[in-house]
Amino acid sequence: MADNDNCEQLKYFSHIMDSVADGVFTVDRDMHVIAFNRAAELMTGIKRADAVGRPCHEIFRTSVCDNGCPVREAMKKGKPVTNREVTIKNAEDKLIPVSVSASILYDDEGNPIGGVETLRSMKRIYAIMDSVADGLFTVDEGMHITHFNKAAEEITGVSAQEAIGRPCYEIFKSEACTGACPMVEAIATGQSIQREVEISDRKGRKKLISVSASTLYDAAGNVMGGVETVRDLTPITAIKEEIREKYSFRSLVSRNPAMRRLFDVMEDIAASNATVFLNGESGTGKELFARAIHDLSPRREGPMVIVNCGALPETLLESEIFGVRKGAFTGATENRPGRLELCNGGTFFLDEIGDLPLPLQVKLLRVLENHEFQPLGARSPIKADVRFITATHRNLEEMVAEGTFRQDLYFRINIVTLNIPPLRDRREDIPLLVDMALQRFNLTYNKKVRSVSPEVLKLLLTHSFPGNVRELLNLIEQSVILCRGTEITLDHLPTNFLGQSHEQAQNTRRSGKIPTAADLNALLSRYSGNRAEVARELNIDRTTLWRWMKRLGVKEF
Ligand SMILES: Nc1ncnc2c1ncn2[C@@H]1O[C@H](COP(=O)(O)OP(=O)(O)OP(=O)(O)O)[C@@H](O)[C@H]1O
Repeated sequence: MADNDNCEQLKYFSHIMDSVADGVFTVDRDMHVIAFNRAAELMTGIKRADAVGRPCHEIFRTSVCDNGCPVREAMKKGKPVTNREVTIKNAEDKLIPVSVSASILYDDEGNPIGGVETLRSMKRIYAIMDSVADGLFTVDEGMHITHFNKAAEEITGVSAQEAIGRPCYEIFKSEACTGACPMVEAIATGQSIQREVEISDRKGRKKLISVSASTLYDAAGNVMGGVETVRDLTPITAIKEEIREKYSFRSLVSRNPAMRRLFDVMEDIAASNATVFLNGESGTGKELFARAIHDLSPRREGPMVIVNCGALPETLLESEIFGVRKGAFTGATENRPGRLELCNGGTFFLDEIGDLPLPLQVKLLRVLENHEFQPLGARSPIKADVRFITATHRNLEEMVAEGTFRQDLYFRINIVTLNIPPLRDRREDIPLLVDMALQRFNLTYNKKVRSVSPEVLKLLLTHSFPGNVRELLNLIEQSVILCRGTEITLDHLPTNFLGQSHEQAQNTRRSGKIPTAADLNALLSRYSGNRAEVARELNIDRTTLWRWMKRLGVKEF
């Protein structure tokens, strides 16, 4: 009777197990399968009769069977293990993601006699993960991959089948894996970590990816691993490159309409042999323009000689430009050719022509008019086969009016004039120049800086840049040197720059004067066009700000 009862009970429990939707199986102390329900059969494709009596690791073949088996862990700790994500293999060797919970089985005396494990299919949630456009993978606490979605397969070129169960560093092969691993940091700090890292895909191609790593917790709040989303930045880098190429002219970059108009006429100007006058603040790229004209001109095979008129005292400058003949003065013991002579057949770039002393202005005028010059102490003139390009940051018209610059020389040099706008009037160039500078200084300093943070960009877009492009490039160079990672943040900017930027806004406010259009534009851009905030910053009401904007022709942001 009792045997019959037991038999009935077993049948009864067997029915219960088979009607449970999760896979359930039990093992003895040696990990041999004792019971195996219908859902476990469906999940694994293994019949109950084939499973019972075999060691469970032969059936499930998971990455944790050897190390990290949930049933063994439950037995060792004396308490259940819940919601552990593992990937089992079915009879056809397909990977099946499941969430596992394991508990201990006791006999009537309370002695452990084995374990029971439930397997809940994660297919649905993993199907959702697979439909995410970004790469996404999960790891257990030992950094073994437990899930690897379709986009992660595409980015790395490694299939989920190969990746699952392997340590993530073997798949991503990034320098970050041995140094600043975002996943390790996320798990250690409990914070979400965003970073750009370079990985090698299956074919060894380097790829820049942006990752975001977070910790995974089980229902009881215990750390069970990590999850990382991965975005391939290669297309963005390619687009950036394309944009830069599109807006490049020789080594000059700009997307500003006024600058683009200059680029458009450069080839014609270069071909003309006409004297060119470059007018623009210091650091706006005058020398680069001069080089571009020379490189595009028929004189490109000849020399390009540069003389900075502000760099030398008058007497030295004169002998430097025109040369000296032996005996011209005491100490002139031999013939020394001037830069003009050395420039024969090339382009002569006179920088800072506004600093040229009046007596030399007369001599230069003669060269421009007669195409010949006389070295100091020479008896006869020499032919000057040079093309002149001059430049200054000064206002030559004002100097002519003051009498410090000769009007006839001004007319002579001012045949073709290129006015180069200051950087504050073409802020749209700032991101482009930043990208160019990052690429340049990464090469110089062997760094991997890819971007500046949004806060830094905002600050750069609102700074007035009195030193123009040169100042911007210096700033990026200093920041790249200080930056160990891939992004320049406020911490990498020199403190004097941070101070200046703050002061700029304060000065506008304190002066009580109507700010310039450039200042208003800068403030509007800093506050993303929020007029109320700009008005607060300037300590004025919104109507006054509106009036100023109208008067200065400042458009809404
Ligand atoms: N549009 C630009 N694109 C790329 N680089 C630029 C651009 N403008 C300027 N630069 C860079 O900025 C720096 C300063 O430029 P450059 O020396 O030509 O300026 P400048 O106007 O001649 O200055 P200065 O009047 O002080 O001699 C250089 O490193 C130059 O390569």
